[in-house]
Amino acid sequence: MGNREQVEQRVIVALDVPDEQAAIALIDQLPQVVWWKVGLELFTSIGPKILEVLKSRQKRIFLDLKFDDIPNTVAGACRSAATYGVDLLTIHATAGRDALKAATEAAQEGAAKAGVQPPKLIAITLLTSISARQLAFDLKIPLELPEYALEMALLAQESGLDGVVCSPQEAAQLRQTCGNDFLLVCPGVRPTWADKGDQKRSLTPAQAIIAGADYLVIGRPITTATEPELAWKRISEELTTVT
Ligand SMILES: O=C(O)c1cc(=O)[nH]c(=O)n1[C@@H]1O[C@H](COP(=O)(O)O)[C@@H](O)[C@H]1O
Repeated sequence: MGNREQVEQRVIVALDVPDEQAAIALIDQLPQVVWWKVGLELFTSIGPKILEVLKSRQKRIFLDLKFDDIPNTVAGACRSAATYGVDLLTIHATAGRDALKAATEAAQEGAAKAGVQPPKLIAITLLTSISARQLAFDLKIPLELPEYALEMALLAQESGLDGVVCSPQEAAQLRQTCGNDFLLVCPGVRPTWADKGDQKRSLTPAQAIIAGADYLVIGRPITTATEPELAWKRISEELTTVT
């Protein structure tokens, strides 16, 4: 049986709420949560002040702004984001090799200039809300989905990134190919008792860890539960059986 505290450090809770009041209420309701993910909804709503709220409570921060633009623009965004002293930062692998390399260098520069630790820069391989059918018929990608996800992960690795965001369904293959030092952060995690919602490629928390995920990103199964504390407890208990 895994140590409860060690297990809890591998779950990142997505703080997908509309405003500061809702964010603080949730953070304070779940004091055991070590990692919070600030994404597009909350950051667009209240900006970097949420990062101060989290830092003042000694939380670790995944700033998930999913940059996807030309190299000069993503580099500028990563340079700025790195000054916040966050732990993880995202960019889409589809921004391409030049953008990924420029982003990696810029994140280092931004952090050094601000005198903070650089974030681990991780690339989105393929959103967990996309199915194999959508990849083929809507996005017109002529590769099998696992192969496409692997190609995006290899592109990120070759470009000097620290890891990727991937579906837990692809974690085992990526772990085997990219090695143990490459971070695998997996959203699309669903306990058997939770709704899948818009997630198309999910596994349970225990399955995701067994597949090789370093971190699990879990939002609504916890944050919209009638009792978020109970949902968190059930997930940590499930994980202690496999770690
Ligand atoms: O970058 C992410 O974190 C991310 C990538 C991805 O492919 N799929 C995905 O769901 N996410 C994020 O992970 C979280 C999942 O939330 P739930 O579906 O509520 O558990 C959301 O905040 C998404 O923005």
